[in-house]
Amino acid sequence: MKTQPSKVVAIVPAAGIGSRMQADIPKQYLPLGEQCILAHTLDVLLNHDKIDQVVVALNPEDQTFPSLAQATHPKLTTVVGGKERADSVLAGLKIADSGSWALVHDAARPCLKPSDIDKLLASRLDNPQGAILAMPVRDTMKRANTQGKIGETVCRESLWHALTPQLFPAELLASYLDKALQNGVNITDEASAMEWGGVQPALVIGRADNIKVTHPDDLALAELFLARR
Ligand SMILES: Nc1ccn([C@@H]2O[C@H](COP(=O)(O)OP(=O)(O)OP(=O)(O)O)[C@@H](O)[C@H]2O)c(=O)n1
Ligand SMILES: C[C@](O)(CO)[C@H](O)COP(=O)(O)O
Repeated sequence: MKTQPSKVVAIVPAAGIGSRMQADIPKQYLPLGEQCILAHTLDVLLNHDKIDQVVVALNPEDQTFPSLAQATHPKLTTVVGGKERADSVLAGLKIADSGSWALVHDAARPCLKPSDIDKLLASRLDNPQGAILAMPVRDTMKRANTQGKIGETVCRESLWHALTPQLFPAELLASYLDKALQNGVNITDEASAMEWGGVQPALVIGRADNIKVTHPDDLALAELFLARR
């Protein structure tokens, strides 16, 4: 009987360039109140008592990270990220103890609340193969046609927005992620690699304010949500 992973290692993909943000610096270093987006994200993870280690995947060109106060935190390690988000996550997984849980969280989601981390970690008991924070879709969903008009209305009955953190046994996730990437599978979140491996991760309802800062107008929203800590 395989023993359950014990340690929790947070893996933070932070090697992106934030092209959709149209800023002159990578979006994870854009200011949000008193500190940058990445600093806020790291604070939530580093200060959580059930997270044993934080591994940050950085862009090889990144010369900003060492200036962050969080850079010297004893729980924190860095790795060099990869071409895509999934490659960066895999780089982080490679240094995580195989007997640990990998809690993968986007650097670009600074509004994560500790209570959502608690909820996700609590799901381990009933879901030994992992779970993700997610939010049921609230709006009517449309699929556009090639003319940019409404092609069809998509049934929203069981549609969810996948959020992060996403929590999986590190060894299993590393194995499926590595194989999926080698097979050219389009992996945009950790759950899609696990699903490719035949796993059906659980869905844990997460907060709507756990937004991913992607476009310029997300910044004001993130500031508002951070102020509501
Ligand atoms: N090669 C990459 C690409 C993305 N990320 C990280 O994955 C997270 C989610 O990705 P996204 O929001 O798409 O960030 P970017 O790729 O930077 O944005 P864009 O797609 O607009 O360039 C971000 O924290 C980003 O830094 C990463 O670690 N390595
Ligand atoms: C992982 C994720 O945040 C789940 O919604 C999302 O897939 C990241 O997508 P991105 O295009 O890499 O930002």
